[in-house]
Amino acid sequence: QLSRGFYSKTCPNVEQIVRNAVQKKIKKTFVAVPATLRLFFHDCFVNGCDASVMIQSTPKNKAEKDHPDNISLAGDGFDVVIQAKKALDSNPSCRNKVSCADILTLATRDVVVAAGGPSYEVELGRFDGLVSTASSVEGNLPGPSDNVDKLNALFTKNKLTQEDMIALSAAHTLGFAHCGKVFKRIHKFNGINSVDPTLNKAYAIELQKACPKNVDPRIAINMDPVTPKTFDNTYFKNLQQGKGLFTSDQVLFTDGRSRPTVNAWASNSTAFNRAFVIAMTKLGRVGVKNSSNGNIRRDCGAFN
Ligand code: HEM
Ligand SMILES: [Ca+2]
Ligand SMILES: [Ca+2]
Repeated sequence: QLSRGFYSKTCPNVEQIVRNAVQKKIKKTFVAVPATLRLFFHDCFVNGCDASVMIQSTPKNKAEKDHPDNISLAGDGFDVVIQAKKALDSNPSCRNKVSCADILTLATRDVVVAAGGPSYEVELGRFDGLVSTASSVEGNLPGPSDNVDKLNALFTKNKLTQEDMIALSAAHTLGFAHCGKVFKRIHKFNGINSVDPTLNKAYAIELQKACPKNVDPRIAINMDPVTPKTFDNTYFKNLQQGKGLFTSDQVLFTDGRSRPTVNAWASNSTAFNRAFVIAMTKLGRVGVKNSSNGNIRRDCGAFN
């Protein structure tokens, strides 16, 4: 049972302490902002929002974070949670009282706000999960080539609507992707076209320059070519112009079922922000654990 005041007796300053730690971290490394947002998504979609994604592998257990779909999660997102946990633990009343899952949820809200996105109240009371296996990731996270049917299926499984899916996809208004993820769209799309015809022509050339055929696949590019460091509705304006980086982004505009929503939010950032807050709150409720199937981890990277 989630509630806003879950820690009001045990750690009344939890929000302040987490926010200060997050701000300190992102002042040094902005990449922690998109890294944290993506980490939260990948946590909630596999075994619910329970910090299972943070568990380190051991000789006996290959954990979620070492599945191919999670390998590119940036270390700075994990570090945001670790630093916030450290700050909480240095406060005698908060020590080992706040779950890693709740720290990640709060930190995610704080990075969105820091990048210019909407603020919102965070529900608390998630417990940390007791299992994390690489095999449980398989098939639960969307891929960059997915179409609207596939995206809807994955989000529906987590009780999220198509609107929620579109709002959450706008997280790609921030952050980076590796060239390997767009290679096909710009170099060998199919037998007829080497470039995806739904891709803006000038943007395709820009991408080909940033990601030439023999580029090191570890090179990263901005996902939002216009405002990469601001959380805004430019993501939707980009889609209208064929500047969605992944197929999974661009299909939201090419598919007639999702296009009206893209158009509405491209021209109304207030409506988008409202939908994003609703969707993030619902995402934060996915598969939440309680004291009987979870606990409060002492180290976010290891089971107690
Ligand atoms: C809808 C289906 C989605 C697909 C197919 C998808 C796929 C991807 C891929 C392939 C990357 C690039 C990874 C890399 O090359 O390193 C990425 C990055 C990212 N994704 Fe998604 N994603 C989706 C939804 C989401 C959602 C719902 C969120 C958060 C609410 C999110 C947040 C991010 C962020 C912030 C980044 C940048 C990470 C960074 O800069 O470190 N994505 N996503
Ligand atoms: Ca999880
Ligand atoms: Ca942006």
